Amino acid sequence: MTTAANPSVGLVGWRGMVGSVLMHRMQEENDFANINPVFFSTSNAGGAAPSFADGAGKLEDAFDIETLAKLPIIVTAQGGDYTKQVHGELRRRGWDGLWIDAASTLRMNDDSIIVLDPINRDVIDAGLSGGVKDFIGGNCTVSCMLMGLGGLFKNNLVEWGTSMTYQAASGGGARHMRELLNQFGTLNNEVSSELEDPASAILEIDRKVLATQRTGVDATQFGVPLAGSLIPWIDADLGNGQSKEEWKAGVETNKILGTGKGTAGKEHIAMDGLCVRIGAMRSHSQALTLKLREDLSVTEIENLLAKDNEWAKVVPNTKEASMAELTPVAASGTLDIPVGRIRKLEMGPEYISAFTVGDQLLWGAAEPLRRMLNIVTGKL
Ligand SMILES: NC(=O)C1=CN([C@@H]2O[C@H](COP(=O)(O)OP(=O)(O)OC[C@H]3O[C@@H](n4cnc5c(N)ncnc54)[C@H](OP(=O)(O)O)[C@@H]3O)[C@@H](O)[C@H]2O)C=CC1
Ligand SMILES: N[C@@H](CC(=O)OP(=O)(O)O)C(=O)O
Repeated sequence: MTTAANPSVGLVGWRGMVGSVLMHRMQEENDFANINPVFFSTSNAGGAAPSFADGAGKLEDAFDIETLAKLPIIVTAQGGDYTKQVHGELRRRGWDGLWIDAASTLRMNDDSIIVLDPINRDVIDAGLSGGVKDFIGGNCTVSCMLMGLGGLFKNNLVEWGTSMTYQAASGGGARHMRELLNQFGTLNNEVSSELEDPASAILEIDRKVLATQRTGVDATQFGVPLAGSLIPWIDADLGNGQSKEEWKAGVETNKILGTGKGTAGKEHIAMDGLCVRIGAMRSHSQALTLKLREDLSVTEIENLLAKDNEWAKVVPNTKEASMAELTPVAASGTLDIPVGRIRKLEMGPEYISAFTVGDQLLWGAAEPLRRMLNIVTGKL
């Protein structure tokens, strides 16, 4: 299904962190040539539209249901509270436009599709033909994992998997990234004179750093210090020992793949693990253990991963390549999803390890939305 040429598209949340990455990518790919953008604001209705959008009018009020309802497509990265407040009201009033959203609010609804088209274009196309109207970006960790390991998941080769994550500060939002950097700065200031003196005692430096972490750093956003530490819990406590972020790994992976439907080759894939926040800036990493359905050689696995999509980049399982290419510093700001550390585990020939990294603001948030818009406008 494609819409009329140059449809009007409402853009909400365009100046936030995810929205800014989306706008940047849309400019890079000349996507504005295919749409008539209408910019909305929750805080500055009547203000000027962004300067990169030539000819766009004033900012519209993002809570004005009448104005929103005139649009055939709305793309939002404004957040879950906004979605809760506006989406239901629009639908209640009979709006049947396409809603493309970064927030998790609608993801697991029966009548929504989680979009990650290099992995589930078939599901998206079937949804569009079948009248689905809500297309939601997936959880960043899940999307990045599937982009790296699509060659195994799409070929029904994974029986179960467990992922141990190393998630960046950006997953919490812009203020969390600032807080992390301020914490690093506070710790450094505390011991800067000792660091300048090569003869100073490292255990004394360590003692001062620890004392500052325990009492002297601002941890308003994260709740506890992250710099020089980690936080082994992300998102809500579901009350059964599992965090909501961990729950998403299982339910979203299966929803994206369309597995668990009881048809041959579409069996449910058990995915579970622990999600951990670390002091990286904007790329999420994860270490996976996968039980495959077949005893494939490492070369066969690497070939499947490399040819699945143009962004999965297989990194040879060597120390040099892993250190240079398989890190948040290497992946951030790029669409590449490096995937490496692939080897057979002691547990048996079907058990493998893998490690993958992805920019959680690109494939983890903005890029699937941008591409969904292009699918709808017929560009993709
Ligand atoms: N952060 C992440 O990793 C991910 C986030 N998401 C989803 O995207 C949503 C938005 O996240 P994120 O982009 O981090 O949120 P932000 O807080 O960066 O932006 C959200 C909105 O806050 C308003 N805002 C207020 N002050 C500022 C400011 N100084 N600079 C920019 N915007 C400001 C803007 O709305 P207005 O212009 O109307 O004032 C903006 O659209 C999340 O709630 C989540 O649902 C999804 C995947 C990953
Ligand atoms: N929960 C993710 C970020 C995020 O926004 O996830 P979701 O889109 O599933 O709410 C993180 O903290 O790293």
